[in-house]
Amino acid sequence: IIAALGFASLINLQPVAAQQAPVKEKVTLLHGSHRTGKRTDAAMEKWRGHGLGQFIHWGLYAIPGGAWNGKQYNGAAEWIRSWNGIPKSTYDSLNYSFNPTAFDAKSWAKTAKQMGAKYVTFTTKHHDGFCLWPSKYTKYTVANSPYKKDIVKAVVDAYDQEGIDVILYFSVMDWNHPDWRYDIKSKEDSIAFERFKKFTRNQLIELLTNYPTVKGLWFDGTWDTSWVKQAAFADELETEMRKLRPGLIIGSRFRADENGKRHFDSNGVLMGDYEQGWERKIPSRIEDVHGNDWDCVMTVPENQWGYNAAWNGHIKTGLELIEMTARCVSLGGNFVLNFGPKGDGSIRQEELKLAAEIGDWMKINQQAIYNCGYAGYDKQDWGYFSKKTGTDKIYMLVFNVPVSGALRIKTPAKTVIKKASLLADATETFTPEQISGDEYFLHLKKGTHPQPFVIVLETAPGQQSNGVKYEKAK
Ligand SMILES: C[C@@H]1O/C(=N\OC(=O)Nc2ccccc2)[C@@H](O)[C@H](O)[C@@H]1O
Repeated sequence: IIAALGFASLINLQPVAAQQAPVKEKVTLLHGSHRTGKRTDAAMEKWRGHGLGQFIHWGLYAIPGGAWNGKQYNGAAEWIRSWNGIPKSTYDSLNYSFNPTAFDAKSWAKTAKQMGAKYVTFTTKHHDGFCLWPSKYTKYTVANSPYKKDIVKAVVDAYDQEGIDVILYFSVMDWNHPDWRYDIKSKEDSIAFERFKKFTRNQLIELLTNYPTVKGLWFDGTWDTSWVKQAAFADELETEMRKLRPGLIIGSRFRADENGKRHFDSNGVLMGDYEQGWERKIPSRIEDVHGNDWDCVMTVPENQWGYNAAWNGHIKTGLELIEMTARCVSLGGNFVLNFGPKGDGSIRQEELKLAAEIGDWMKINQQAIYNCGYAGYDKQDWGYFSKKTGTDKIYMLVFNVPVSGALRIKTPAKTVIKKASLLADATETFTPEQISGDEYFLHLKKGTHPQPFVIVLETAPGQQSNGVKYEKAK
């Protein structure tokens, strides 16, 4: 018996169910997520439908543009203050050289409009602490620069004018503020950081009060221990901001729970309204987004947010960025492309060219992007599916035409394809060839699509496919 028991203990006799990862006991949290599942209010539905956004990183770091005293730095140029290239006091005095004579918020907003961006995320204050609005709570602002004027207001007004929603980027970490701490290790640190917390709250209430039309805040610089320890304070502040601005959209990067968990609380529930972890990376499968809203923020070079005069390495092409947009929308997220204006306020030619290329494609195919999300169709090699929210309209965003010219579709069970036509020209229709119960080929005419294109499927769920037979291409 002992031998048998011994043997038995070697193989896992547990029923399969017990072999799953043990379900973690839910822990009681005061400062974890206060909501499960997606927000369903109108403000969030609108954000969810944007599909394509613009990020703008602009500030004092655009003056050195990644170089100083003839030396080029390879890191992300907005971090130049943190390297030893520029004495910190020299960097901190750059506000006295900030006079962007080519700054024209209206032209920025027009570029965004032409690109097809539905929202912009704009840096009010990056890690260096320089405020692009005349904050009452610090001298380190645009008011104390030769330029003087309120840049945040100019941007908010110009983008509002173009009907593009504005979300304000705000870095909690503030290298300029004397009370900023990376961690709290002493009584003195604690006293200083209490002052810093008040300062941070004051600036955020100031931003939401000065610019009441903004739709959200994109927080950053919240990873250091000092802030991660402020679960209660940050939770209270988030509640206060939401009360001040009902409908305000705040992502998962703002605050940690009382166990220091960020983005997802100790029970694995998303903090905030959408996941902000997709920075310069895109989920590959729907399972990766855990049923949450999310945005992907992306740089044109490998990793440059603020202006860097010398773009090195791979510079993404318009086609790559269009495909990234399609991929994000097909997985229910938004794609937010970064622009880094120069120190004089002008946008570099490479970025203007990309905005135009993306915009040209969006003019023809925007129906497959705006107010679209995950379609629930099996991913195919030729590209991506998206679904118009609240309808049975399916889009096929085709980037990789197979040599066979046959686009495979596997519909969810009991779905019939009533019509298939080119989005750009509805008179170009396709007769699906059924290859099995719920699999079809759409046969393309040879060599007819030099650019990525979209096919619209009118579907009727609830009926078994009627097995439309393939007719020889005309
Ligand atoms: C959008 C970017 O956001 C940042 N940092 O993001 C992160 O720290 N991302 C991050 C960190 C840890 C894990 C995953 C993403 C900033 O430092 C950078 O200058 C830029 O503003």
